[in-house]
Amino acid sequence: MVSLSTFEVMTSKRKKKSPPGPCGLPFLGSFFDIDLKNIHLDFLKWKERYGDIVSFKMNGKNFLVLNNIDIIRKAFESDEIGALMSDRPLNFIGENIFFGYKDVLLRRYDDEFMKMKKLMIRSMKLHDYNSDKFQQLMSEELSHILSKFQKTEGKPTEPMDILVPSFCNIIGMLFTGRRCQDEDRLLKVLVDFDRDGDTMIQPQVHAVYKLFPWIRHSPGYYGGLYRNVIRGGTELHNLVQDMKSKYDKTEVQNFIHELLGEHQDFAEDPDKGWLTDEHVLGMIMDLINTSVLTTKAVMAGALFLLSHFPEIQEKIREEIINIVGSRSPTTEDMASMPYTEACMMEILRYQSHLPLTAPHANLSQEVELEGYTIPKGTVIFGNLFACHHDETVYPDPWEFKPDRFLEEGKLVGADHPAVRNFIGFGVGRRRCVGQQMARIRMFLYPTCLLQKFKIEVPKDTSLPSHDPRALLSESPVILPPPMQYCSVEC
Ligand code: HEM
Repeated sequence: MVSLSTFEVMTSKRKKKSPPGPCGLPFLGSFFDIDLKNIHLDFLKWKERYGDIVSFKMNGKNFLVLNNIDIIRKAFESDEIGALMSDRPLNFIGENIFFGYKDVLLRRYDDEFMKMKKLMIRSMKLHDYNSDKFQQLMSEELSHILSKFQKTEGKPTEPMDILVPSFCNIIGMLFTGRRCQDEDRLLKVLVDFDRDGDTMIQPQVHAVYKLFPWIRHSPGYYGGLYRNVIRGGTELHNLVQDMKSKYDKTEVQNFIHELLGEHQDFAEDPDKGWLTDEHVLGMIMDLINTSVLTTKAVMAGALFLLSHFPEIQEKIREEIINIVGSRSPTTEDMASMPYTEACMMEILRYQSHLPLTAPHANLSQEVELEGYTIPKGTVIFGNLFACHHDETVYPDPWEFKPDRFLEEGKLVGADHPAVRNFIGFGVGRRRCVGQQMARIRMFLYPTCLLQKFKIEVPKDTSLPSHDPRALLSESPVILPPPMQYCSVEC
């Protein structure tokens, strides 16, 4: 019996096969082979060498990179293993900023995560993008930024200085149902929280907090950044407390109200409800960083590409003139403007602003995938950058061609390979909750700007290459180099 079971253990161990990948050094693994800022470029090289599924070790941890859309779907979406591969690795921010993972983005895949994500999606729907109220708020905000662009009088300006506060204002509108004025305290809190949160999640910064958690109490840079984020969290907490004191359950008008409704159950009977103040705050902080960081990257990328391709800019403008005329563009115009929509899809594909999914993990058990054994606790990335530049799906993948999303002048359907293989918002249980909001912003901001202005680079400036492999990474997002543009009135 003993020898039989020993044999079984030995053969079962022998059967375990790891995906190919670089060997690296003992313990440190591939630490010196990876540029944390441009990790997606190293992963792209490894895809060429090792194939669609690559494993490596770093600092004693196992990592897995999935470079193929079908494998990503199997890993994150399938009934068999999707749930097991949808945890998040333990991290400093979830632990120390989000009160022990009381948020959606960073929490592992468990019952509480599912309740939070469902509630987050339901509460965001309340902010109906086609409603008169949203259209009104949005049109006020867009006229406000247009007047700011007008004031630049075609002189070189950094457009993100105007656009980022505007993106923060939109997320503020979701939270509170009102639009902030420039001098509003809440707008400053949102802008600061976004800036500091973005810095803290950069892999090279986060790695320092993870390795030396005590550094958050130090007087230097890392301590200062941590204190700023905590201060922002306190301001947001005060906002929620203020809204709580005025909360009336017969008048639920925004995201925070909807969360407070669920929260009241908890306040009345902690055995019945589950949503604490910390969950409310965790979800708010989640949405600030996820929404502004991504929109910033997409809009910076869009302006950069549009100034590289003035002829594409002109075709979008023609479509605006034909469909919208001189009134303001609205979300209802999206369906009638296939060329503009194709450009936005191609911008998302070509630049792949989020080159990798947020890190997944299989915290509870080892998993079999494509004949390989993935050890428990592996950190897993879906390589969106590689999938979106797979030449078998997207011919000439390193060329910017909006026409690949068009057929006979119409936007291709959901079953067309170009759309089916686009996974910029992730797949499965950790899929993005903000896709609709992102698509609306990506339509309204460029159309409003291009209706009034030509976006040009200043005469003495040469445009750096738009090849996404050459762009600077402000990891986790890819950004073009900071640029000034001239908004010349048409
Ligand atoms: C073009 C803009 C955007 C892109 C490309 C994008 C993409 C993504 C991706 C790739 C993920 C990770 C999927 C994974 O880990 O498997 C994600 C997650 C998430 N996104 Fe977005 N996103 C965008 C805009 C937004 C906006 C506007 C919001 C909020 C209003 C948002 C909220 C979230 C949240 C909360 C998660 C975490 C979901 C989870 O962990 O279950 N995103 N997004």
